[in-house]
Amino acid sequence: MTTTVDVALIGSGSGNTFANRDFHDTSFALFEDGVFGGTCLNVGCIPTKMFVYAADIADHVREAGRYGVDATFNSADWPGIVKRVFDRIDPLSSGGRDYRAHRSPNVRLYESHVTFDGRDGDRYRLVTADDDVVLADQVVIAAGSRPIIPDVVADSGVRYYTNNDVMRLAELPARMTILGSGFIAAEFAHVFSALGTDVTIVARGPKLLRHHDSDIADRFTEIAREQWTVRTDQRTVGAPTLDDGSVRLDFADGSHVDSDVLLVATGRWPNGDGLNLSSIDVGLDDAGRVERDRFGRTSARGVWALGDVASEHQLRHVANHETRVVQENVKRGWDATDLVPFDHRFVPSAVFSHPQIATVGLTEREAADAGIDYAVKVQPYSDVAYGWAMEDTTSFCKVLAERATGKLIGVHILGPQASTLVQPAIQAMSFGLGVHDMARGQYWIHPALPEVLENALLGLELE
Ligand SMILES: Cc1cc2nc3c(=O)[nH]c(=O)nc-3n(C[C@H](O)[C@H](O)[C@H](O)COP(=O)(O)OP(=O)(O)OC[C@H]3O[C@@H](n4cnc5c(N)ncnc54)[C@H](O)[C@@H]3O)c2cc1C
Ligand SMILES: NC(=O)c1ccc[n+]([C@@H]2O[C@H](COP(=O)([O-])OP(=O)(O)OC[C@H]3O[C@@H](n4cnc5c(N)ncnc54)[C@H](O)[C@@H]3O)[C@@H](O)[C@H]2O)c1
Repeated sequence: MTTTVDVALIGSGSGNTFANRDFHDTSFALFEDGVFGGTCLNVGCIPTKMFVYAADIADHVREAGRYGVDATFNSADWPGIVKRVFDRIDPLSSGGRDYRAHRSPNVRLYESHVTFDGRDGDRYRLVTADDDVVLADQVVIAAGSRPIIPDVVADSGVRYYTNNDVMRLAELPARMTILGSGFIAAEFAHVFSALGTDVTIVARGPKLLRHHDSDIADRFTEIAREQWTVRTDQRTVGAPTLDDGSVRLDFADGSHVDSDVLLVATGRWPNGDGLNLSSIDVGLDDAGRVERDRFGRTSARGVWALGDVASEHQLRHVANHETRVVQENVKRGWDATDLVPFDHRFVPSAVFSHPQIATVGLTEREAADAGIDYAVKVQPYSDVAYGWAMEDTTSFCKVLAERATGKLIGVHILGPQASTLVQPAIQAMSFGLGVHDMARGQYWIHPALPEVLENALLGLELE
């Protein structure tokens, strides 16, 4: 059956939020070949942080003795935690699906894989795996990304897990190997270890989170070694399944690690390669991202791209920002002279591990490579009163500012509440507030933890 719409939306993550009330006069086709609601809701940000919260509580209990509180961590009710998390998530997904399927008069939902099939006159022709055909004046590609599985694992036939299914394990595994050393590896290592699994994390390079500022990556790797078995500089050459059902990773140096569950967390690949984009002459870059300009326009007139499928930042808040920008640009029109550009100047991120990490702006290496004359200050939590209360010995806030302008250019925090502490820095950088004004132009609540950021700013030698 062929249907004609104003706008086709590929993907029900950001694609679903695109079709908001501002577009009640626009007819949409919304395509989703997986679970309704996309990565963040179903298998990403939201459920992971619900597990992280439980893991944080378990760690608090373990650490209670340091504060003179007598408590013992006995065990975690893994099936109970899984149920609690997905009893909240699954109804959100199915409720969103029902809303689009039955109560959105201007949106038609296609629960099927869709690809481009060139053009039909001025419209784009989209064909689903169920043989539905949609002709659309404009298309928003918001098809997201998927886990990358290294060949050595994929070709071995071994049972492996990804973020898509590891949160639904029936039982907490006794031993888990995590292949990869980025965001997902760091967060799941915390979750499973804190709840009772013996975790081994395998990195190709010399440290974990190696794209972070090196002081952060070094400290994180140091603390990780105290909690998990950390194997750095390991090249995986085999992944056999053993007779007892456990999984082995063989390394190039002749060593190996065995576990009950293998979790692969080695990056995510954009889904643009599944869209037959060559039929509309839209290209992918070397990292597999849909090519587009800073307004979200691809090389095919009327076809826009946003979120993980096209962005160098695979983050929900970036996908949200890009959705708002493309919504505005669709309203203004393809050829408008006042199109809104994406603002990727100060994209923050947080790793919800143990410890937590938050970052915005340049790392020290990036600042040096850019030839910027900068001042840097590393402020330990243990220098402020709240850090004393926490008996903290490892956490810190690192700030970088440009001497010429007195502006912050990078902030990196490792320690409790990092993802909250960083927000004033994001605000200052986004609105161009100078370090001096930020530090002295406002009150900082005493003796709250943000004093660590205040002191870091005051410690910058800008003159
Ligand atoms: C484990 C994990 C934890 C994360 N935690 C965080 C976090 O704490 N904070 C944060 O900011 N970000 C986090 N992220 C990243 C965040 O989830 C993504 O950046 C965000 O979800 C991207 O949204 P999107 O709309 O671009 O894509 P998605 O939400 O992935 O939506 C794309 C949808 O398109 C569908 N699709 C793809 N191709 C087709 C096709 N051809 N036909 C039909 N449907 C198709 C897919 O099934 C998918 O549902 C996390 C990611 C993971 C994996
Ligand atoms: N809290 C958050 O905001 C959050 C949480 C999870 C994921 N995410 C997003 O999702 C993206 C994907 O997460 P991720 O952790 O999969 O990717 P990542 O890019 O953060 O890390 C992937 C890691 O895997 C390593 N790697 C790649 N191939 C390997 C191989 N063959 N063997 C061993 N190691 C290998 C890389 O060196 C890298 O360290 C992140 O970059 C992030 O943007 C965000």
